[in-house]
Amino acid sequence: MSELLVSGGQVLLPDHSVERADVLLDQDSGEIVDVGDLSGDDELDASGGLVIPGLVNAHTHVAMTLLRGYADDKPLDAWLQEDIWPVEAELTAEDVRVGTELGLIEMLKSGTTALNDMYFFMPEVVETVESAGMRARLGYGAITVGKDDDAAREEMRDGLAFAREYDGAADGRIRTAFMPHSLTTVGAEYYREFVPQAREADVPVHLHANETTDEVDPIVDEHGERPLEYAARLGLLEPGDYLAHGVHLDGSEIELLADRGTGVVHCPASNMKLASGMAPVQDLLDAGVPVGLGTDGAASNNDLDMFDEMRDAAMLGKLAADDASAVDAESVVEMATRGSAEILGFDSGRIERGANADLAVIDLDAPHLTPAHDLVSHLTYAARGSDVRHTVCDGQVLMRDRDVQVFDERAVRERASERASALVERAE
Ligand SMILES: N[C@@H](CCSC[C@H]1O[C@@H](n2cnc3c(=O)[nH]cnc32)[C@H](O)[C@@H]1O)C(=O)O
Ligand SMILES: [Zn+2]
Repeated sequence: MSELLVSGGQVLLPDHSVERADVLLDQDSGEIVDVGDLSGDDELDASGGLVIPGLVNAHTHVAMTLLRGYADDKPLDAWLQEDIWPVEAELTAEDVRVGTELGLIEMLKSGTTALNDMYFFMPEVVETVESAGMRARLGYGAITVGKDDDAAREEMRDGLAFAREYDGAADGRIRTAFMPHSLTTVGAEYYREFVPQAREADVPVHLHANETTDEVDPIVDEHGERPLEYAARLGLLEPGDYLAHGVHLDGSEIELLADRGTGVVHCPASNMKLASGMAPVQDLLDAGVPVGLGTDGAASNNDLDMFDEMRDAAMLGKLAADDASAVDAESVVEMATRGSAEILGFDSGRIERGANADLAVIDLDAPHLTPAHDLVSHLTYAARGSDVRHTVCDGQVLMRDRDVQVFDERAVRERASERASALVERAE
């Protein structure tokens, strides 16, 4: 058995206590073997550091890194229709590959080991995630508005075919989901036809829901019911399904989510930047709804750093609840680790024997992390992605001493800049 000892650091345990301990990883099974005072041959130095579970970005569109800073300061609908969709129409498979490489490098450099991606050219994303050594739940984002019936059904079939073909790829590090884009961009008839097929294929359904009032109001007007009641009628919201955003939810919808065990991925930065609104995160937690955390795409954030997202979640959660004790540091760390991992169906997000060997080592040796009254507080409020020293997924070291082992960072950055310029030129 090939083993790796993450040695000399402090460790964040599942109960949020911090202890001095080593972590022994089995690189063959990809699991954590033991946590304690241990020894081993191959060592990864965590001295002066804090070992945390790898962060899990449960909702993003990774290759949108190519559109970072391309269109800012607009609300969702205008941003998508006037800026993003016209450029996305010009995307090639190679663009998505390079944009995904760039995004995964950014994630590894900020301690993220697992993600959810909804985008185009997903077979390229599968290959890229596989070479990165990361873990992911992937799906083709299907949209039917503006398409004729044949094109719309083909879009849904493509999404389903992708989910069927690639579930379990990369030795199980890659899982899939059926990903209709949202309740307003996919027609009811297509949900009725294709959701049962996703159930048959045994893949969960992931979609954007209740993100803006512009999206909620037309559903209420047209169907005389809340969007999530409408969704439930279409066969959505089964256990294992998960929504992105859930900003505008009423009490009955929160109850519905709790009853059904449907998860919500909170994306605070995107919700603030697009002025979509404030998700009722503390209410969701109180109701027992599974809550995870995601950055959304880099064009509405504008980075993929989950430390930023944790801080934003805490800040926005307090404002939304008008209560400084709401969405506290522990809840946020839980959301970014085990909460997101459970929503994506991975046994990651906890440093404990038997769990996936997915972790990050944070350097504590920095002025902004001094003094060390409370390291959970630091993770939520003070640490940054650039504090991550090493990133490990499935027992493999993917970033060592800030050097990404799995890609040539400089070459990817150059190619991504070239591709992004050419893409935007084609669209304009
Ligand atoms: N096959 C679809 C593409 C869907 S991928 C997922 C889509 O979600 C878009 N997106 C990114 N962020 C958000 C958001 O916050 N809300 C809704 N859509 C978003 C993203 O730009 C991309 O177009 C098509 O034919 O257009
Ligand atoms: Zn999104």
